[in-house]
Amino acid sequence: MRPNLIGPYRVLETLGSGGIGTVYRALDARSNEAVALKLLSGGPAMDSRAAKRLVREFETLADLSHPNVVKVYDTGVFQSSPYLVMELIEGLTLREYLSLRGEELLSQASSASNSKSASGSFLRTQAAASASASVEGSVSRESASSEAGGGLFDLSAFAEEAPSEDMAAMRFGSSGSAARLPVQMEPWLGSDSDELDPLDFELPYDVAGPGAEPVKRETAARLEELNRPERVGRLKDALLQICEALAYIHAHGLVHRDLKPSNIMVDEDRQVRLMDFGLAKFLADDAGMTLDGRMVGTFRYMSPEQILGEPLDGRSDLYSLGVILYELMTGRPPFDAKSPVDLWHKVLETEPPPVLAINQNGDPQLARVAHRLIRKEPDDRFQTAEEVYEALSE
Ligand SMILES: Nc1ncnc2c1ncn2[C@@H]1O[C@H](COP(=O)(O)OP(=O)(O)OP(=O)(O)O)[C@@H](O)[C@H]1O
Repeated sequence: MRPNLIGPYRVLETLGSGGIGTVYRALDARSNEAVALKLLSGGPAMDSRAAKRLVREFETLADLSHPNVVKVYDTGVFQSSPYLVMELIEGLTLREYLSLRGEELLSQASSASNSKSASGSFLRTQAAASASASVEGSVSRESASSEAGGGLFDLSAFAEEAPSEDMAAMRFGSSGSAARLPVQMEPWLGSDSDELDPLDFELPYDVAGPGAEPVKRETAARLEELNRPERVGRLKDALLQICEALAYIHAHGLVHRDLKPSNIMVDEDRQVRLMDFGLAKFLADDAGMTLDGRMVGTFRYMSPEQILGEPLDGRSDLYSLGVILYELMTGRPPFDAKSPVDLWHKVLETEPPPVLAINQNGDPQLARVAHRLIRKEPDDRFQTAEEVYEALSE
């Protein structure tokens, strides 16, 4: 049940739940400021000493300040569960943001203009559901699970691009993926709520070469959508901002450890915010490698060294960034697997199909960056987020 009051914060609504807790929209009763409050839960009951220790560790996050890193304002303990109070981001996850297109925004704007709320904004949940369902080919769990009447988010802020001419041809029809139900997450996959729908990929396999993963064919319409210049432009811009955020947290001795599309939000000013950095380490240190029986972090984006439980540095986050980029360029993860063991084997032993073998017209520069990021040996990757930034700016 949703609590009404957590410390001095009045809980207004649930923004969503992830692997390690629930995020609420809340109001700071002292300042009347809206905040996002993440209450950790789902793990083994924590004694209050352990919760307080965790909260002290979280406090170090409050010292960080960067335009691309979500600001942590406060920490506390509620009924033996630690919580974090953060800047409330009125925005979309990276995947939702890339899915938006000018035409959709304009139609949203006209259909919503009559039913606009008093504040003149559209519901974020509407935007998220529309974006996820109509373009990226899956209904994300977070948009599906968001409560109706969720946060306010002004879509018109993204509506500056001209609509694409041949929208009708590129839309997925009722037999397409938009009509499909969301895929239930397997617990071992972690908690990324931007899970792709494997049913999207139906055509036969090709084999790229010995030892390589088979290449599945994509529909022309889907590839065209992934390569839409406006989308690729947004992707590059967002990647540059993510690099800035990573350079900052790495310079502060932190490793994100759970970088994934749902931990990257984009606000109305197209400003990217990285969330949940460092939490995985604090949880791993305090609760062992598991919380609620799961490994902390999302398997799909984990670097080989993270899977092996080796010491990590910023290059592990760069690997995760590479997986994200690969997915956003091809519409699928580099390694398809049916079990954690299968996934780990593939991450450690096999090479993913080349991005350009799946998406022939993909941006070659981005494809090069993706492949260098997902090299198995950290020494073979870009060594710093700054290097990635430079490669993207060439
Ligand atoms: N600071 C914030 N402002 C606005 N929305 C937020 C904020 N932090 C999280 N959210 C939203 O709350 C939801 C749940 O977030 P949460 O971080 O718990 O889930 P997750 O990222 O899917 O999983 P995990 O806990 O494994 O990181 C997501 O939809 C996210 O977009």
